[in-house]
Amino acid sequence: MFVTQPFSVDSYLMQLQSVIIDKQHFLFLKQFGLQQNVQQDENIPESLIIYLRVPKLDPREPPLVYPRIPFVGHLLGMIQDPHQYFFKLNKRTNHPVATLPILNGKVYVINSPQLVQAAFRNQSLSLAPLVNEYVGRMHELSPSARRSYAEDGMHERMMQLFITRMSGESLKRMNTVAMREMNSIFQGSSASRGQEKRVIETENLWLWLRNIMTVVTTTALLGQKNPWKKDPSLIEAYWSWESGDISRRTPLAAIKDRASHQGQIAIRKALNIYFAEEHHSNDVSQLTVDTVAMQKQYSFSTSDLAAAYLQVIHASLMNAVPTAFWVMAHIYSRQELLASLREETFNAVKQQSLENGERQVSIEVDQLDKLCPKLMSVFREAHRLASIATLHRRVVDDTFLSEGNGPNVRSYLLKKGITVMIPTIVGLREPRLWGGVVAAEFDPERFLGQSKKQQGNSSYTELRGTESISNLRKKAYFPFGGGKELCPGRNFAIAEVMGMMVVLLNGFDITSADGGTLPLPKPGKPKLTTGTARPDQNADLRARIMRRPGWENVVWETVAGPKVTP
Ligand code: HEM
Repeated sequence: MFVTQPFSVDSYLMQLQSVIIDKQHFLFLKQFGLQQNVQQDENIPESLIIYLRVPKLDPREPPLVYPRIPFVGHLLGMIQDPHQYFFKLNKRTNHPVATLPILNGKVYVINSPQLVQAAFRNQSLSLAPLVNEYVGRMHELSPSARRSYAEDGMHERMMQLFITRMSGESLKRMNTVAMREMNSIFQGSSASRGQEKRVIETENLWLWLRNIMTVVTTTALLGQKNPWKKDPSLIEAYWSWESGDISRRTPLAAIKDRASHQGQIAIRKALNIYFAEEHHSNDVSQLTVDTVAMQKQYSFSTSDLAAAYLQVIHASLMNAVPTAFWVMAHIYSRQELLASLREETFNAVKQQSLENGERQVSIEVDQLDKLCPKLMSVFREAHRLASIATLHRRVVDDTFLSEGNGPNVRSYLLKKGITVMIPTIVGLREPRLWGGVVAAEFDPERFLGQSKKQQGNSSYTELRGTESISNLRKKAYFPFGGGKELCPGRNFAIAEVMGMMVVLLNGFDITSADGGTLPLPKPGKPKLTTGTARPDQNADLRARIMRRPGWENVVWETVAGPKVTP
């Protein structure tokens, strides 16, 4: 599972910064599909070949958008501010889809919501070739395991497994395990309950949440014996690894990005030990059990299982944790919103006194979207503002995309072999779609359909044909991707974040370090491969987390599905 960014665009861009195009770089371009038609001639410096080529364009292809600085302008733009670059480019050109020349090659960037949805439906646009190329560079996998992706369609099989195992009863079991783990962290052990320190002072609220969610999520996937529970140093190991350029697999990258490399080694070692043992407890997710069984059929060794599973861990944490952070931060930084959500979520839980004097509070986690519509709207709005994913597909056969039907609707030819980029930010922040200047602002009621601030702009609807603004919004809202690559973990992530928020809102106050309203941090500068914004690490992230009076002796119980014993 190689969520969203299957190849090393970052390292590719980094290399360009030096403007020295060496052999290694030539290979990067090759991976990116940017140097087709270039014959590698040993006698001519590759840099020359690349600079002198301009992409050929069929008139039916999307319009060419030249960068302001020839050849490298688009790349430099992406290096400086990768996500804003697509946003600004769309604002400048208004093309539904554009061809961006980069050195001697090109990529397509899709901007219009209708074309994005057409791209999701189009069978000639696929993520699989990019995944297979990425796996080809995963030297930690044995050659036969790598071949199973390239030759036996392992990516498609894995996606199928995810879709079935992260829905229905197996999803309910995962939700139960996740919430039980979360509850035990928040409520403390029965022996210590009520006597626990009421105030947690943290230097960094992001790290506090990140650490809790890493343990909760890995436990939902791997059960109580999960390595992250046994050895909390693996939490830092994972986040160090993911903060590096994770798709670089060269010895040089290992030296340059030592912490990231060491993190990856530590996790693979721990997962190796985990997979070497047989785990029969029923709190291991069906997803994990079936993934391992399938990969063993393809003769994956324990070390292959560990290397491949790290990608599953990555998929489950990289977006869910920052999304949860923004939901929490938006709520606790607004007193009025906090009060109204407390009321909504209080009405969504059931309470019962226990014989020992404690109070049991139960949450029906898979009903929360219906029981707490305002919290759900906040989740979607926080997600709208935090999502900065750029989705990728490869054109596997020449194909046409069009914004709709009818004689005046233009179709665009997409040529085989070219990489397609679909930035979520363009549709999610489009001012003409989400209410002008308020498009960039947080509106907790935006997805309740009652917000007065949401005037669409008719110039935008005209630009996009005859579709209504509300239809266009639906098409532009795809923070979980779409088509056959639509995130299969989305329902788990939503239940996890919503369940956690119900516990926090009822049971805890979160304030600034001096007890005032929590400040909302600004997002930090993301890497090109980041799918969900993180808070700026220079922001003041200190916070106090306190049990609310009257909620000290609460036992949280989650009703999510069948009972799951560890
Ligand atoms: C708020 C949380 C999450 C967000 C925003 C998110 C977002 C995404 C996006 C944008 C994609 C790419 C879709 C596309 O290319 O069309 C994706 C794929 C995927 N996601 Fe999620 N995701 C989240 C949580 C999760 C969780 C919790 C899991 C697993 C437990 C998960 C597993 C996956 C997998 C397996 C893929 C497919 C990767 C591949 O095709 O190689 N995601 N997700």
